[in-house]
Amino acid sequence: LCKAEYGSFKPSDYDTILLNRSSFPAGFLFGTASAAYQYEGAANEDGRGPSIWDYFTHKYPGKIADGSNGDVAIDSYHRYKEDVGIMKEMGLDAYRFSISWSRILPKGKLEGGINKEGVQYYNNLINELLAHGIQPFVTLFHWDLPQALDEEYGGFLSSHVVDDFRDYVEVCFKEFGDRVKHWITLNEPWSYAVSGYANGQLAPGRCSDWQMLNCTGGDSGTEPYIVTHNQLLAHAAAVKLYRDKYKASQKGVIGITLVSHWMVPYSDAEHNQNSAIRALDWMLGWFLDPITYGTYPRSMRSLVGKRLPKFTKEQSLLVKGSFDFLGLNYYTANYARYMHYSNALNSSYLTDARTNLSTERNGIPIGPEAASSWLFVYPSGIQSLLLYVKTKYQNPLIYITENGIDEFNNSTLPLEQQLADYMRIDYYYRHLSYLHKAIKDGVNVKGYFAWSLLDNFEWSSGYTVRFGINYVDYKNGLKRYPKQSALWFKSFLDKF
Ligand SMILES: OC[C@@H]1[C@@H](O)[C@H](O)[C@@H](O)c2nnnn21
Repeated sequence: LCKAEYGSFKPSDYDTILLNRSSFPAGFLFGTASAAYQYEGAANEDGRGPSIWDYFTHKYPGKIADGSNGDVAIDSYHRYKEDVGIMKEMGLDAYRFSISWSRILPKGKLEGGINKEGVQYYNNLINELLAHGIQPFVTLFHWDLPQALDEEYGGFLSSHVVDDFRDYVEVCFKEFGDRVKHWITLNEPWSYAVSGYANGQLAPGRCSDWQMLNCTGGDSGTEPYIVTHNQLLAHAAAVKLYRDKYKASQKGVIGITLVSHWMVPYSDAEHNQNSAIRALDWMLGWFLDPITYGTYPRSMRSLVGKRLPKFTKEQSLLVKGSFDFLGLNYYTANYARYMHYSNALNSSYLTDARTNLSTERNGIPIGPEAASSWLFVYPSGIQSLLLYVKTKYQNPLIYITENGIDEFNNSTLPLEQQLADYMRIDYYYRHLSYLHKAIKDGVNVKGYFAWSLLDNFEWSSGYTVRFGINYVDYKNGLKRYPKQSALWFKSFLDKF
């Protein structure tokens, strides 16, 4: 099933006779994923309040590759009916999207008032999906914290966020829980903590001054750990609320989405094998150990020491077991090798693991490179990661909640050429083949969401890269066009 070498695309190589929906267990869900700030636009419409991404992109446009923002994005706020139509045309079963906290609570807090027009938008979207037989998977936090909470108490740097997050998610459970049966509390708390507070690439753009990364302030040796601790406590509070007050009547399930690269030892040397395991602790175990076992990974507790927050006994019991399913985002793999570091003055999450991550070994890339500099194609990594999670974390129920690849935005090329995304068919065919192998190996995966339905605002890359299975014409009214991969997916998903 994975005989094709990357780039040697021939339609027959990926014939959906070989691999298609029926290759997967009955009831296996195929979907696509998105996020509010990357898709909706209408940033200042119908009562929405500003998020830290509105503030970050407008105050620091230099931190975005093309100086752009999500003010309009791809205007899904007004075009959601068309976009649901595209999902239906492709034969998709589910759609993962996030709710903008500041569109529901413009001031971040319940006492600041509920924005009824915001509630109405998500009701319209959910109803449109259900009317077309598409299941909504709703992410409650996809990085767009209300700016008011960052200004009042530093957002996730403060434990105050736990109560405000709980109030926000309760509004969502009340307003949408009769129809939404799959809730995801947080999207990639790793990305939010590391890119927001250890390297400053994402909002709110914090890190230590000594890193000279033009950050807005911060301490990379302590803030990522504080932010993660409060994300886990907020997540656990939301899960407890759902299970105590809503699950019995609404009968849904609630989980969290984590991201991890697969980590390949740079060599067979024992210190590099150990570094690969530590790298998985730092990226995945940081969250999956607490929600599975109630404690941070042993490696982290010993290497980070007093800079790592501690769970009280009560907190540990709240966090342990706080998920009905695990959302897992997989894109790529890294080489991991031992790195000596002893500068106690300049501590950072990024060096605490004593592990150097790279995408090449002896000058040879780990796989073909996509447009984003962090993304190299390594399909077998999805199988390896799933087997690792099954073995180390008690075989949880898993949904792959993101997987995808991007190309550069070459809008000067003829449109037909821009739609010829054969590398994306190659990427999806090979990842789905290895996912299929993992399921045959007994990993409990029940669904797969491709990132992303449409080209969209790619955070610090702005609109310079395209992750969409469907093309968005930024120069012609945001018109949508199917790429070759959309046509391939339609054939792959064809039920009969
Ligand atoms: O970079 C592509 C996508 C982003 O657009 C998503 O918002 C984010 O959840 C993510 N995690 N890993 N890769 N991704």
